[in-house]
Amino acid sequence: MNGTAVADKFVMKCGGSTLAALPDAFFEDMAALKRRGKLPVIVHGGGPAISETLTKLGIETEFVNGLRKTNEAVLDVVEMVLAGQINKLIVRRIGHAGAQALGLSGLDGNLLVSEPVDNAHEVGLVGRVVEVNAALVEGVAELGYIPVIAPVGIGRDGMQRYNINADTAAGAVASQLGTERLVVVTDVPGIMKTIDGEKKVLPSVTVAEIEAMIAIGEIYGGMIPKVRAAIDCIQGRVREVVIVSGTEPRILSRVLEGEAIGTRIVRE
Ligand SMILES: Nc1ncnc2c1ncn2[C@@H]1O[C@H](COP(=O)(O)OP(=O)(O)O)[C@@H](O)[C@H]1O
Ligand SMILES: CC(=O)N[C@@H](CCC(=O)OP(=O)(O)O)C(=O)O
Repeated sequence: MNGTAVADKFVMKCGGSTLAALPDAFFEDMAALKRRGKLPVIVHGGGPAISETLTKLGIETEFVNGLRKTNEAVLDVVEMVLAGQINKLIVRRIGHAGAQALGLSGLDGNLLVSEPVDNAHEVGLVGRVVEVNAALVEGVAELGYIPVIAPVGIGRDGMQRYNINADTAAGAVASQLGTERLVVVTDVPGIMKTIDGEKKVLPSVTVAEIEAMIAIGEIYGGMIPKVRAAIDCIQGRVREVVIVSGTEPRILSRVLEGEAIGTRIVRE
């Protein structure tokens, strides 16, 4: 046990798009934050690694609006890659940076209780989170460990697994823990929009602007579950969702210090 007092928590979603590019300094910044009493609860993705392994195994993969079509064979790979390979890599990288982490998947301790998404007829065994075992996350945090969560959900029957998009899972964890902030770390510096022929990062966006950008295809693919999760979260206790690039120096500290970086999605 590390004996750390309960820290000021925030949820951080770390996308598979950026994991390999994250420098040691990113995790050192995280460890420094934790020493200063700010504790990240991490939910991670790993979409590209899942796709790579599926391809190696000759299993076809397809996305519908940013969600992977999932059957039991795909779930075996999702669980192996997310809860095994990626989760443990993040735990090691945090340990190497001088903090301690504890890896969990959504199945462990009924952490992410899930139900099929509304369009399950299109995407198969993809879930939405209906309950988060917040007490388990709090307990891990109280012991002084950074919780690192792989987004595999468990049905109410305690048996059926669901593939949960990592942005959706992070939004649910932030909402149900009641954290003020969700930081989404990805491979782009924020939500981009073409203005006068030039691609620019939007410093902030409203729900109405997001809907308009989706409608005209300016927000597409993997950005869709991010903004949808953000919209869901800010209806509740989460005050803001910030989308940032993981390769910016000291990005987590800068976001927590309130620097205007990336894109903020806030209540209107
Ligand atoms: N308006 C937009 N601004 C920035 N990126 C966008 C936008 N619309 C779609 N994207 C895409 O979303 C991607 C990030 O989502 P994704 O690849 O799923 O990342 P992650 O693994 O971090 O969740 C970007 O690399 C970009 O291709
Ligand atoms: C349902 C669904 O699409 N699940 C995702 C889970 C991983 C994920 O979301 O990873 P990123 O954050 O890197 O995109 C998948 O199978 O790829």
